[in-house]
Amino acid sequence: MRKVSSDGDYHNYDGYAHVKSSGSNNKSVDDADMGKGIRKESNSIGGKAKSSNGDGKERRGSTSKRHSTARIKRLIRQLLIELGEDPDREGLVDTPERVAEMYAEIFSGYSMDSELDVTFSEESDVVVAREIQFYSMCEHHILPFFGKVHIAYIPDGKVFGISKLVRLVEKYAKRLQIQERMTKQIADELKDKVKGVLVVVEGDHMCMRMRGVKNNSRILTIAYRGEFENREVREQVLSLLMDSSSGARMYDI
Ligand SMILES: Nc1nc2c(ncn2[C@@H]2O[C@H](COP(=O)(O)OP(=O)(O)OP(=O)(O)O)[C@@H](O)[C@H]2O)c(=O)[nH]1
Ligand SMILES: [Zn+2]
Repeated sequence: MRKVSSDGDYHNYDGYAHVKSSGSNNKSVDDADMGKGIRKESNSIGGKAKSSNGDGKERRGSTSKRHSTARIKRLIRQLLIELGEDPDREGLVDTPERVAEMYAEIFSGYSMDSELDVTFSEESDVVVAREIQFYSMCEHHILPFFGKVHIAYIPDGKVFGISKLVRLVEKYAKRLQIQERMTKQIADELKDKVKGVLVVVEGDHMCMRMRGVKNNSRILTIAYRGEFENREVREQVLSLLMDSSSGARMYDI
C-alpha cells in the first residue's frame, strides 16, 4: 500500500492495496516543491479545508470557496512548456484558464451536498435507481473512468427524492477516486438511512484503455449493507440488475 507521497504527505487508501509501486524516490527539489503546491492548492478546489481519505465528511469546515484558479493556471502553463509546447500560441493561450475552470467542475464533488435529507414518507419493498451515469477521475493517472451506477435500497419508512441519488453519485464521482472506494462511499452514506442498500458500479477506465495494458475490460464493483447482507435478498436484486444491464455496452468507443 502506497501511503506516503514524495513530499511526505500521508494518504489513507481505505485499505486498498497497490499491486506494485511505480513512484520514483528520486524526485528533484523542484518536483517535490511543485507537488506540495499542487496538493495545497488543489485541496481548495472544492472549498474543502483539508484532505485525508476522500470520504467527504470532515472537509467542509469552511464555507468560503478558496478557488485556486490563478495557481492552477500557472501550473498548467508550466506543464505546457515542459511538454515542449508554446503556451502563447493561439490554440493554447487560453488553455490554462480552461483547465482550471474544468478542474473546478470535475472535482466539485469534494464540496457537494447530496441532500439525502429530502425524503417522502412511503412504504416500499425495494427501490432501484438503475444506470445513473457517472464520470470520475482515476487518482493514479488523473485520467477519466466512467460508466453506470445502480443503487437498490430497502426504505425504512421513507424514500429519497430520486434526483438526490444522482447527487450522491456526483458527490463521490467528481473527485480523484478509485472505483472500489466510490462504490463503498455511496453505500456508506445511505446505510444508516435505510434498511438495506446495494450499490453496483460498472466502470470503463481510460488509464487501461489508452495506455499501459490497452485493454477494454469493464470493471464491476459491488458494496452492500444492512438487509442486503442476506445472500438471498442480495442475489434476487443483483440478478435483476445484471439481467437488465447485460447486452450491448453503452460506452463502447
Ligand atoms: N483497484 C483499482 N485499480 C485502479 C483503479 N484505477 C486505476 N487502477 C489501477 O491502479 C494501478 C496502478 O498501478 P501502478 O503499477 O502503480 O501504475 P502503472 O505502472 O501506470 O500501471 P499500469 O496501468 O499497469 O501500466 C493500475 O493497475 C491501474 O489499472 C481503480 O479504480 N481501482
Ligand atoms: Zn488510472
